[in-house]
Amino acid sequence: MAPHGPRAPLEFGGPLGAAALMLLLPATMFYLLLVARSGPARLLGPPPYLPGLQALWSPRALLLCLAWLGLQAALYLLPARKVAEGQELKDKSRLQYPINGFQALVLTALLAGLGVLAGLPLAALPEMLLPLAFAATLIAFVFSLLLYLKSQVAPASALAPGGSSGNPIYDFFMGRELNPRICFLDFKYFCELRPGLIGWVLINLALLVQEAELRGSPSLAMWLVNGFQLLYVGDALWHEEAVLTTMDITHDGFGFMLVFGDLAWVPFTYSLQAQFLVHHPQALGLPMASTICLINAIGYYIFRGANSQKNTFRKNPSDPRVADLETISTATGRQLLVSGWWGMVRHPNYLGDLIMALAWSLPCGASHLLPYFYLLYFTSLLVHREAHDERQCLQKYGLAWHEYCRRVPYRIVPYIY
Ligand SMILES: NC(=O)C1=CN([C@@H]2O[C@H](COP(=O)(O)OP(=O)(O)OC[C@H]3O[C@@H](n4cnc5c(N)ncnc54)[C@H](OP(=O)(O)O)[C@@H]3O)[C@@H](O)[C@H]2O)C=CC1
Ligand SMILES: CC(C)CCC[C@@H](C)[C@H]1CC=C2C3=C(CC[C@@]21C)[C@@]1(C)CC[C@H](O)C[C@@H]1CC3
Repeated sequence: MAPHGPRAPLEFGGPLGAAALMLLLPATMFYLLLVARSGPARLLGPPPYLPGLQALWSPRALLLCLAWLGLQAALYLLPARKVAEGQELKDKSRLQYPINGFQALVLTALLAGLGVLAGLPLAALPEMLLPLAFAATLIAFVFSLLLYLKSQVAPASALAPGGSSGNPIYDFFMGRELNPRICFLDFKYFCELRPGLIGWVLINLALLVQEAELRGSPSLAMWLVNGFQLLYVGDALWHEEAVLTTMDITHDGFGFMLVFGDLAWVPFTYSLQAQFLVHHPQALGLPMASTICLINAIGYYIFRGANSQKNTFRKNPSDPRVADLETISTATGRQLLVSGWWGMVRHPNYLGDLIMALAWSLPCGASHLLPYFYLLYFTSLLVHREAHDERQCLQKYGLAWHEYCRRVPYRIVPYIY
């Protein structure tokens, strides 16, 4: 995630930082998987044990991961209700993307349902999380290497601004090519929304079924975590087109960071709360559950309201839903919203997302820090993302961005940050 320009400073401390993160990110994921099922479930402390290769490597897990990717790719290639155009590229062309992510979610749910009816042991999936995560990590390394090799023959106009430093380790990590694809299959767009996000809800569901088998029925806490996260994933796929304007798609290369993030980090660490609940049951009363639902609803209301307001405005500023909002003109011809959600803080969508992250952890109680890992990680991700976006917007909009910052002084949390 680096700003434009040939002399853009390297992110994450350059090649050394990138190399360290390539080890640290998978290590953190395995650590969390081990700790979630251990008795003390301590977020900070030594891992309960170090798994040997036989606990990590399983050809069956590798086959399952490849079959999952194949299934999601097949669903991606099915006829779509709409084909959307991406942002204009350097060579003035626009790529086409199928809008059928929600359809893929529904079809996957139907297939999973049929599988369970036919005797597929869904509750056995959580017992395979470690080898599955290992297989997903291997796939991420190999896939990133293939993407790196492919980028060597890509034209300069197809490269991302931040991933062509010339240092192979850094470029492998950040990704050189902006939109690597084979025909209609756009790898970055596909990976960002399908296998990881849908895999996350499938793992959650498997953990719910496992809990039901262990204790007779799923706990209220497990229902809440599953429901909230399904809503989040369903929302992302329903509003799939909006992802085409995110900086990951329009600006960042597709390298190890995003490949690993999409294929391994999201399904195996975002499901941490459900993993924790299977091994650390929590009693949750109705008043507390209702309060948590309210917090999630507030978070979702802000998140969806802010994202939809900006997307509607960017598509058509004269749309009656946004036409009355106050704006600032910029030298690029684009305008910035300074009222409505975007007049409250400069990243209201992040605020809503963080409130939801809190609601996903609260059902796990206050006895452990582990289920709050997502909230901590996500806060640092969004603070980093926000700073990155500010730099880009300052470059894009110059004085108008200064004016926006003067009018809307807080970044994410009103009166605090
Ligand atoms: N769960 C997860 O792991 C993650 C979730 N997310 C979520 O994904 C969503 C998308 O996030 P992200 O892509 O980071 O960023 P945003 O959707 O916030 O997009 C930022 C862009 O919005 C435009 N913009 C900024 N201010 C204004 C304004 N006042 N008026 C109009 N346009 C404005 C600018 O682009 P321009 O002017 O060029 O249109 C800016 O570059 C968020 O809801 C975020 O919370 C993101 C990352 C990870
Ligand atoms: C491995 C690293 C620590 C960081 C990896 C980051 C990725 C996991 C995230 C980068 C941007 C993302 C977005 C989403 C999921 C997480 C990643 C891939 C969404 C699809 C989540 C749902 C939202 O509605 C849209 C998000 C867009 C960005």
